[in-house]
Amino acid sequence: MRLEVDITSKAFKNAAGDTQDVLAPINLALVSGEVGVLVGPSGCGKSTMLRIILGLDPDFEGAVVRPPDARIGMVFQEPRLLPWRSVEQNVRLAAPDADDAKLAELFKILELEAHRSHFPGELSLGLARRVALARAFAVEPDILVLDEPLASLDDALAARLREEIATLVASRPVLTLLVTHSLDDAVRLGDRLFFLSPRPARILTEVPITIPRAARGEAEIAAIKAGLARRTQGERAARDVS
Ligand SMILES: Nc1ncnc2c1ncn2[C@@H]1O[C@H](COP(=O)(O)OP(=O)(O)OP(=O)(O)O)[C@@H](O)[C@H]1O
Repeated sequence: MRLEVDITSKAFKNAAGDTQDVLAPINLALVSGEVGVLVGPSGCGKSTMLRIILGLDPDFEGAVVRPPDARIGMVFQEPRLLPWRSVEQNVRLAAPDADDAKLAELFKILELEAHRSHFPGELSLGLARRVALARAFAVEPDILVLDEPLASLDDALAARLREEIATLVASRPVLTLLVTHSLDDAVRLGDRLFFLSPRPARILTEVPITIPRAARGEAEIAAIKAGLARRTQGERAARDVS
């Protein structure tokens, strides 16, 4: 499984008919098992890029190549659950073929066992995001798209959910694309980081992380961050003299 993104441009027209460039040329490739992370300033075009990659927006210049039969799981900042269905029904509706054992395992990893019969209105944001993750994983996705899944959660909750995402991603061969504003999340979860410019977004730097996720303790995380800081400073200096 391989995803190749070769977007040459994307623009929106506003009501007055003016064109606004949102994406500059973007080139990236990911393979199954990898977590690619898009890190960029607010409004630079990350969600637009995800919509194009998912095939939800065909109005762009360029090409996105992914297997046509790839199963896709998505989790957005807004969990988008059906309010009149229970937690379990929300997951089962998305994945009618998922067997009971598989669902039980998912609910266990995501600490949702006690909430199966609850309704979305009864859930905190952290729990609702877990349900959205369970729903995305229940379809056994080939491609998983996570658009800021840890935003607006307190640090402890975000850390727990991040661990759970890492466990899920390790549990099957899935190609993951994560959008985040958090360098910490990027370094803890990602295998390949793409730092984006302000709008129109282009890739400023692509950074592979070679230490396997499971082997990244606090010392390794600190070393990766220090390496990134050195790299950014070097690139800034190079830009300043050119
Ligand atoms: N359907 C649309 N019509 C017109 N402009 C749009 C549309 N969707 C997005 N935009 C504009 O495109 C730009 C990029 O938006 P996008 O949501 O992709 O950014 P983002 O990087 O995901 O932002 P954030 O980090 O804040 O979620 C913004 O200026 C936005 O106003």
